Amino acid sequence: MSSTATKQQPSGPVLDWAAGHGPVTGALSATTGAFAVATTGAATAMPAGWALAVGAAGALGHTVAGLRVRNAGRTLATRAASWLVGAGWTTWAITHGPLTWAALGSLAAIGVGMGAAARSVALYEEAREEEAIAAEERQIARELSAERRAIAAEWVDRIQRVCSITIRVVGVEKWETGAGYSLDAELPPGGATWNKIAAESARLSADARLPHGCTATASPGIDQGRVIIDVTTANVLAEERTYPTDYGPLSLHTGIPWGYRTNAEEIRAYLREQCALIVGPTGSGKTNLVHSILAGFARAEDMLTWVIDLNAGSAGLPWVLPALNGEIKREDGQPVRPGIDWLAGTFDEAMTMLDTAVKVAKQRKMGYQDVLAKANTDLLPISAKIPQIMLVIDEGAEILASPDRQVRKLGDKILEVIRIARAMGIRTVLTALGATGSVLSNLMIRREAKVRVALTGGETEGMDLSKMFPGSRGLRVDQAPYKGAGFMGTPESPAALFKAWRILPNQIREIIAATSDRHPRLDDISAKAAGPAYARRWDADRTAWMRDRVPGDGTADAAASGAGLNLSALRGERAAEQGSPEDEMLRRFREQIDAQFGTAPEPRTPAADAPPAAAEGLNLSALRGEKREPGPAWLPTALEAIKATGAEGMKPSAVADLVGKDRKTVRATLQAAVDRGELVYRDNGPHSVYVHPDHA
Ligand SMILES: Nc1ncnc2c1ncn2[C@@H]1O[C@H](COP(=O)(O)OP(=O)(O)OP(=O)(O)O)[C@@H](O)[C@H]1O
Repeated sequence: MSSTATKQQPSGPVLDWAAGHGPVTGALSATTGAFAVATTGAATAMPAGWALAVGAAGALGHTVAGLRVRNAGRTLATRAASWLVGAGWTTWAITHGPLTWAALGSLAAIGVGMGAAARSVALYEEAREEEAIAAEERQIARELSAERRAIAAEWVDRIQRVCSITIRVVGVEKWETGAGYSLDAELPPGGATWNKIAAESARLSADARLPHGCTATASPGIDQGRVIIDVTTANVLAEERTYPTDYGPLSLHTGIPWGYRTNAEEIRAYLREQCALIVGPTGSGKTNLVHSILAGFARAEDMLTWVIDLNAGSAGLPWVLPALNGEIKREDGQPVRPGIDWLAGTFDEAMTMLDTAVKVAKQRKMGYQDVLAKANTDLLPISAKIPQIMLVIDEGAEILASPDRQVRKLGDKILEVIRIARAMGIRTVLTALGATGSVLSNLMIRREAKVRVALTGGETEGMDLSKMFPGSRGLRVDQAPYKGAGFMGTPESPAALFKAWRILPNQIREIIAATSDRHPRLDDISAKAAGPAYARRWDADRTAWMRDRVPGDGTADAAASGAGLNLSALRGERAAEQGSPEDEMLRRFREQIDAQFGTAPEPRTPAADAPPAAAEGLNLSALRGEKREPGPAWLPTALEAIKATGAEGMKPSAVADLVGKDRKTVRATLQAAVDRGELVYRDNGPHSVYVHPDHA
């Protein structure tokens, strides 16, 4: 009955025999085990020598196992002793009877003793393990600091040998990128300066037998008596690194990364007040760098990029065409905005853009007086609400240095923007094939454009680094014989080796898509000053020069023919031609841009009040759902401009200059507007002008 009860109601502690033993359970297990063996042995008259033999075997087995796991001698001895003492007691108890007070008492004492010994052994093992880890760490640290000490000693000798200066190295930091290390050193008393070491960069690099492309460059330390020497030991410039795929938001104020240094760290350009100058001969990777720069500008939330590229717009087209062709769509199927805000590929468009920039700068100066006063600054606070305009002018230096009178006009405008617009948030990035001598002789460029890049790409001819980076010595063209590599210097970061990331067309498309919702909108004050010239920058006739570039698109073809639209004819231009798919695409593009993003207020349509002239058919405004309006697409721009001049009016030649058309066409169109009552012609011989009826 009792056995049944025991089975049904198990009691007492549940022991997990699979678990390892601690000091208490180990001792308990050993003593209860010994007691069980002794009582059973005594009852069955087991020969006492067996217990001793088992104990000896246990002691030996544990010692061997302990040696395998490298237990301390003390641990091995304690465990072996426990087995032998247990076995000795069992042998004695089998002979003399385990159920005596003497046997039970001594067993209890042995149990407590074993527990205490095991506890102390466990603690000892733990401490031993910790000590071993600490010793290993100390060893690593010793080796590291030995390496650092060796580096320090080596450079103290080298600088003594090459520069005759005895420095004291106070710290050596190995770079996480693994590409080199930096030394922080104290200059000796007696007035030695860091420049003296900086000037010997090339000799120091040679003395240190650094691989090609690696340098030892000195820069100022924490005070004027200290110097930092950066030593590159691996040549990251030789590798091709693609533009980082994190297209996250950037800001003008946090700087825009343009590439990376020899220590593999990125270098940023801070362009709130600075303009930039990039020099690179053909094939040096200049176009690629411009794309990397445009990528950074596109990612910024407070920048609008206007690009001038008279070389068929090749620098800007990859940032416009994928959006223009509808190759990229947002996730919700909506069209995307181009990666740049304006692209000028012709002389006229470039002139319009520069005129607009000047107007914006002047208007901002007047319109934001209160903002400046409130912020107690003369620098317009740039933000997503009032964005900075970055004018990127490919081969701009060649424009400045051009002997052609017309082109010089553009150059003068560029200089005007640089001169007047710093405080008002318009800065330029000029590139140059090599005409640096004439460009850098211009004091204003020297003063305003201190963010500078010289791409060498292995080209040694015509590279005058001392002109680009005055005061920086020891820079040699042959240090960067790779495409996309060269030197970059900014007011924050002295001129040193640098390389641009490689950026491929698919990345440009990805960035256009990723940043489409991020681009700011031109602030109202600026947009008002910019007027129709800006608002209509994507108009078909303004972007016509891109047409040849637009590849045939089946959908557009179908759409155009299906809708039967003939925009050119409807605008009164090329009346005999059939509407081309490109026209249709451009129209849709313009519509989408306007409808989706409203980058600028729509210029008021002067003809809006006039009765719809149904006979003339459609034009762009009509296609945007507004009232029909006769005349070519540039007419509203002209009407707006004429109205803006008030009673003074505008000469036909001025209108022709504004809209980029020949005078004959302009006269005919304006006369038609007069006939419709939209304008008044004030005949005054050579001073004849067109006036808006409101001011006539
Ligand atoms: N950062 C870079 N990393 C690796 N390779 C590059 C890099 N930049 C340019 N290249 C290589 O150099 C070639 C020329 O580059 P890119 O077209 O940008 O030069 P460029 O100076 O603008 O020449 P061009 O004036 O003839 O167009 C590229 O096709 C590419 O193979």
